[in-house]
Amino acid sequence: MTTATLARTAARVENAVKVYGSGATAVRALDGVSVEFRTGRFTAIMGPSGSGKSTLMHCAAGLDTLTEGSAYLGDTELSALDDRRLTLLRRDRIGFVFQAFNLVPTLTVAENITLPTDLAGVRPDGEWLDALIDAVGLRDRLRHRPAELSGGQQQRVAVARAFANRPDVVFADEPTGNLDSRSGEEVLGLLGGAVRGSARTVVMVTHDPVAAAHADEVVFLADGRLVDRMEHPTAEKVLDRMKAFDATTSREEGPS
Ligand SMILES: Nc1ncnc2c1ncn2[C@@H]1O[C@H](COP(=O)(O)OP(=O)(O)OP(=O)(O)O)[C@@H](O)[C@H]1O
Repeated sequence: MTTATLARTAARVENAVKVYGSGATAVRALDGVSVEFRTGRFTAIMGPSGSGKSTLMHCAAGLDTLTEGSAYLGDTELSALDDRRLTLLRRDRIGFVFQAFNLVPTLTVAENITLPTDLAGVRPDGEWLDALIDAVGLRDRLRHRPAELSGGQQQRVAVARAFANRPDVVFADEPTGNLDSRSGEEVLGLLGGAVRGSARTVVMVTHDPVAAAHADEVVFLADGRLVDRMEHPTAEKVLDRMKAFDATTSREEGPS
């Protein structure tokens, strides 16, 4: 890989293999995946249930370790880091958005948003935070607790928190999975807006072709392998590609 390519790659895995368990019950969740997530892009990871999407995201984000192969954030190889350094790297260079929001219930909206910068002991960039709070539309909710917010509002807090310390990459795992379609669209608009307006990098796992259509590119997994990539996705094109997986699976399984 050339220096120029590395500079444009926010995160990547090379020949990634992940095996859960051992012996007869071993599951090969990733079976030799190489993929790069480009800086300043919104990439969606799609594929049938059990194809390895969450495993890929967790290993690329340093939440889990690969059995074989390498995962890099920029040019930092994650397996070269001890637990402490990996924790610091996740805290300082990665943002996360999860399906279940994962806000701290005892903290206010404002405190949840500044949690990453507070934990890092750095003074938050006031202008950036102000712009984030306006972007997610929560200025009048800053003193509320998560339980006082709708699901969509809670996820917008989680999005602001994920971007608060300007991470190299925000990883989102089914960020719209618990939301109605209008709230989901708002959250996807925020993720896309952060990429296009502020040159951030987002990698999102989703089941939903409409959600994937917000991305610049979709990478498709099947049986733990990277099987396709699609630039400029539309919901229709993604749905058609997913239907092709269903057809392959039914052919392999044969008539019932
Ligand atoms: N902790 C684990 N222990 C054992 N097997 C696991 C574990 N986590 C995932 N798997 C298995 O690894 C494979 C890939 O799982 P993964 O969750 O990455 O798929 P996915 O594409 O995200 O699925 P879904 O769309 O259903 O969320 C599946 O067969 C799953 O059962």
